[in-house]
Amino acid sequence: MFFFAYFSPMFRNLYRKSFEYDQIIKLWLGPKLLIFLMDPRDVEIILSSNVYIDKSAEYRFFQPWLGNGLLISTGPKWRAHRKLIAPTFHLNVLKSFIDLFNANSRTVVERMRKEGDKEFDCHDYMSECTVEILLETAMGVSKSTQDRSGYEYAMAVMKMCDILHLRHTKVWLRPDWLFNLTKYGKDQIRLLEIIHGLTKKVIARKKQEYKSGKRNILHDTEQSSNAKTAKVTFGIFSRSRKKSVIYHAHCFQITSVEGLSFGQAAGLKDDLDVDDNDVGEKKRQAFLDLLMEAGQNGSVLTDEEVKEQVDTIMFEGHDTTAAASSFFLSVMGCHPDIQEKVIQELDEIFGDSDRPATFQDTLEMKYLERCLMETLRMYPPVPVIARTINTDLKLATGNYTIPAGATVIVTTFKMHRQPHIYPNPEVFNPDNFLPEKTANRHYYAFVPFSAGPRSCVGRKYAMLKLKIILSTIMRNFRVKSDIKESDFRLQADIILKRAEGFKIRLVPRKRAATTA
Ligand code: HEM
Repeated sequence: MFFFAYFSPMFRNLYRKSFEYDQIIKLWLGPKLLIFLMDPRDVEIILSSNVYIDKSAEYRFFQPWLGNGLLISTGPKWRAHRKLIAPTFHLNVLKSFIDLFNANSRTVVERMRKEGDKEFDCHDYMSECTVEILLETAMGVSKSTQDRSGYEYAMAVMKMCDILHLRHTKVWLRPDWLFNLTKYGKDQIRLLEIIHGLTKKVIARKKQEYKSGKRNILHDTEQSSNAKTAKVTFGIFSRSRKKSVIYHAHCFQITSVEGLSFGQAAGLKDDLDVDDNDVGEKKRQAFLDLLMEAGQNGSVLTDEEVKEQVDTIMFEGHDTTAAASSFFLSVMGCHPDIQEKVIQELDEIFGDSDRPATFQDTLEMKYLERCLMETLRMYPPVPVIARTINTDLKLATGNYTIPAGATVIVTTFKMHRQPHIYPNPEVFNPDNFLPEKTANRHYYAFVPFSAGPRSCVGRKYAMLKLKIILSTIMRNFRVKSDIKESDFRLQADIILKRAEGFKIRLVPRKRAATTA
């Protein structure tokens, strides 16, 4: 995930050069062998594996911040914690968050309305909004007890990412003893105080609630009936296993199910894809509630482990989504014709009503979803994924074996822009995600959330939340951009961003905010 940073100064050259190759790049950095993969058949081998799950050494810079949380841990600890945490992001749990997604989306609409017709950076708004949503949903901290610490937290995270980026790019900042002596080392201590300050506060409050006997029970509202409707309407999976023209033996043709892909290529399944009804009443707890229970008397999780997981979810859950939503808005501003289609679809769903979005509505936002997937294709918030290989790895695309000890980098950004996979890859085209297009593509040709056993645990949460935030914004504003998409300056450090900031302007479509 953090490898782009490595190459930042030489990134442009390397990226340009990489188009001379469309499968594998091998690079020696001193004694270190790096292998870049960009063919879906090879990517499948690594991402679908239960063996090659170890993160690369560079993730260690995150340890003071995220400890040994889900993103970094490995082996039995990772397996046990993943099994514990994944059910807290299943669809039935997420559906109970819809009211909170709506309420926070309306809040951000009203905040952004104050910008008038000025150009501004929407990322700050998206960042604060996603932190507040995480606090209210996964962490179960009610709005009434929140202060501006969400904003402070988001800003501290941004600065921490800058420091980590520097540690990846400046060799002399890599050894801890030297780093600790620098200004950046001191800044890191201060920033971690803010970041951990928030997570400690959240945990302490939850513990207090637990002591006083308060438990959060998640309620199904419209959801169970909608789940049934969704099954009737969209229950048309065709699992005919035909050979694909391009990817022989590796690709099965599958009719994609619009509205239910949750950012995943059609046909890919992981531990989040249980049937809605598989998640029984007992397991239906939000993330921190479940952790609290598991942490009782340190039986399943120690206090330190609870803190590591809270820090991990707070980071992974906010910066990625803030980047995705900011790219989406930026791109809408650059393509008025596409934006009009999104607006038309929303008008068809909501008419003149200011009512909040329901789960069923999100399933009907098919064109918006295609635009979101296309945004994640062209601007994957996590542009690369890195693994350390502990046993030799035989690739699918040729007679190559990667030796144990090498670092393998899945170059999601590059793979998503391969012309033989996506014709005209530099052009934003939501039709790339029409069912007939996805049906003929290799599953692993679209992996913004990674895939397989270590795929993003928040994938469905992210897609549902993004659809509600973005549809609420587009129901209230038209987005304009004074900068052309081809002039976006991409900065690929920890999370992919626009170096110049996510500059947009908003033109109100309605005067007042939507009502609850
Ligand atoms: C658009 C939004 C998001 C994108 C693009 C994204 C992408 C990713 C990717 C690519 C990975 C694999 C990283 C790697 O192997 O290095 C990952 C892992 C992870 N993500 Fe996300 N993510 C998003 C949102 C979220 C949200 C909302 C949450 C939680 C609320 C979350 C929690 C996690 C966690 C805990 C992991 C580690 C999983 C494991 O190793 O078992 N992510 N994400």
